[in-house]
Amino acid sequence: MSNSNIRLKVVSIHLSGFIRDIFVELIQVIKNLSRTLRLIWSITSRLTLVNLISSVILGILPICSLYLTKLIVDTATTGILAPDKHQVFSLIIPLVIIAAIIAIFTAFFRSFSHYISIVQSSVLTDGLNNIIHEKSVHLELAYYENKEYQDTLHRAQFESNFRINRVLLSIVKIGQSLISIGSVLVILISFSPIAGLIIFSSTIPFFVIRILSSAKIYALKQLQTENERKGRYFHWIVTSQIFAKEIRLFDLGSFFIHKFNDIQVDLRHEQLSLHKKQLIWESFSQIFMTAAIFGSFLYIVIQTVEGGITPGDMVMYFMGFQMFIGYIQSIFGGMSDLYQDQLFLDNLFQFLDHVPEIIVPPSPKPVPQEGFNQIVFDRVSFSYPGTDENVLSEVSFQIRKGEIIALVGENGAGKSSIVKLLALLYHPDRGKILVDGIDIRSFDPIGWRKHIAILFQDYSSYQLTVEENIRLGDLNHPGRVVETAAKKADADTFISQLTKGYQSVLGNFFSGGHELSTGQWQRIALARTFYRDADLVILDEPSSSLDALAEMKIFEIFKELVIDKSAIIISHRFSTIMMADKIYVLDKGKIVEEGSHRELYEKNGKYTEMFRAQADSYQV
Ligand SMILES: Nc1ncnc2c1ncn2[C@@H]1O[C@H](COP(=O)(O)OP(=O)(O)OP(=O)(O)O)[C@@H](O)[C@H]1O
Repeated sequence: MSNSNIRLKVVSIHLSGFIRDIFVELIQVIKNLSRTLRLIWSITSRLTLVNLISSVILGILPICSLYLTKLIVDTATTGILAPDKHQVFSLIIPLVIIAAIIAIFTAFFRSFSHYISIVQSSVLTDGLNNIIHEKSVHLELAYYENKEYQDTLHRAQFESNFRINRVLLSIVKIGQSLISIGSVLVILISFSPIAGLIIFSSTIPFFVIRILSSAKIYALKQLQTENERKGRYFHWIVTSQIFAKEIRLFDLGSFFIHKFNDIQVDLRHEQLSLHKKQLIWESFSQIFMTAAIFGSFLYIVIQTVEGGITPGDMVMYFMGFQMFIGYIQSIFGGMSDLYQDQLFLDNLFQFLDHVPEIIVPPSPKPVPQEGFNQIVFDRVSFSYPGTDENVLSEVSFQIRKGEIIALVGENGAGKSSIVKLLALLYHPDRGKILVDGIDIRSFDPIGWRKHIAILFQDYSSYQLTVEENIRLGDLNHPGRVVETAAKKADADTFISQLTKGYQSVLGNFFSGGHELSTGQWQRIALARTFYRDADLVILDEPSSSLDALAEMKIFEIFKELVIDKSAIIISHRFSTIMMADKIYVLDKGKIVEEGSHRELYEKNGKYTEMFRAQADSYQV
């Protein structure tokens, strides 16, 4: 094969690859757009219909105006030489009145269409937020703890509303322009098909530049997602109450403001340099369009002077050419916006299509309704998704009905990870968790979680009323008495001292709210846990903010409370740990000791070491 043949073949392979890529891209664009349209239709079908009808009307009206202008100009120019001016006016005046009516109609429909778009946007935003919220609450915990997922979530949350509304606007804009352009095209082709073709071709560079810029903007945004999240994070640090104390104490304000500014400057710089390039190229593309318009204008004027067309035709064609370019620009601009938006909406679809790992099994087994007799951890090993460090290795232990067990160990030993596995927030990598011999993986996660109540170490504090804060523990049983749960958590006394008692709003986010102390918030969270009345109660660091008296009181009640249940307590306070029936000592993800307080103390091992360290610090 000759060199030139080989070169030709290479070029044709590249070309076919390029065409295939474009084809694949086009199919993806069509898929995303049709999915977006279905989404829009499912949320706002009636408004979409109204919007479409008003777009059709708005698309036709300008052409009527154009034709009327031609009739008025022609009548006026023939009227210049006409002897009977009255007859000319009697023809022109109705035409002007009709043109005015059309102008009023156009203005009215434009406002109406604008209003419908605003209504549709807000309905669409609410509908989309509902979909995102629904999906968010059903995602597994791992989703929130993984960087890539965080990026997808961020893009879905912050881009989708704007993008989906713009898709709608673009489609309306394109639809309107297509209708108008159809009529203008008939007028222009009747004048000169070649001129029409030249004008059409002059808009192609503009379209290509827009499409290329859209792809670049999308690529840049993808790259910038993590930095955008960082920027928001620093903004949150500077503006939220959570960090307010430390920011002041350590005088961290300017440190974080600088960090925020540095990121924003980088982001802005990258974006502006892209927009600058786009603007320069777009200005060049305008040269083609202007040359095409004025070239055709010259041709129209020559035709008029030579008597080929009337002055009315001249005005109509010239305006028609300008309108044509305007509509083509609007269609191409709309199409490139659509292209860009569907790229971004791809993030939304990725987010919506994410299949959680923790799902309801095909035929879930029923959770024992009358409570269970024992839970067994059978050689459970676990590492967090995306990491290869075993945070739990071959962990085995049991909890029987009526038993309180305690998990102790240094920070990072793996105690809270055990709780997350028990709550079916993650699955073990190896080993099993058995409830009366049934693997908890075979339960419906929501069904299983109904049987457990957990006070997390980083419990949530809701800026709602006291009653709501406690009732959130079990929304399926609104009949339960909130006060009973509050008493068990030793929270009833301070609640009754609040101005509106159980109806007092907590926190200081909203007007009339009462801010509580950390220990009081913890007691509210404890009350919420007790309100659930579950078969397995897990308290992760329940006494970290409790005073000694409250701790003693609560745990006396707690022992009675869990007499026919099972309980796990995780704590660094030995006063809390000692009341457990059995204690498991964890060290670097392994159970290294187990037994009662006395048995463990006598072993003189890790437990004794930790116990002594704490006891010594209490020596006077
Ligand atoms: N979401 C996560 N992703 C990756 N690693 C994690 C995650 N959460 C915890 N870890 C790691 O797992 C290990 C065990 O953490 P875990 O929270 O279970 O410890 P712990 O015994 O409860 O500690 P503490 O007493 O401080 O509460 C730690 O090394 C921690 O860094």
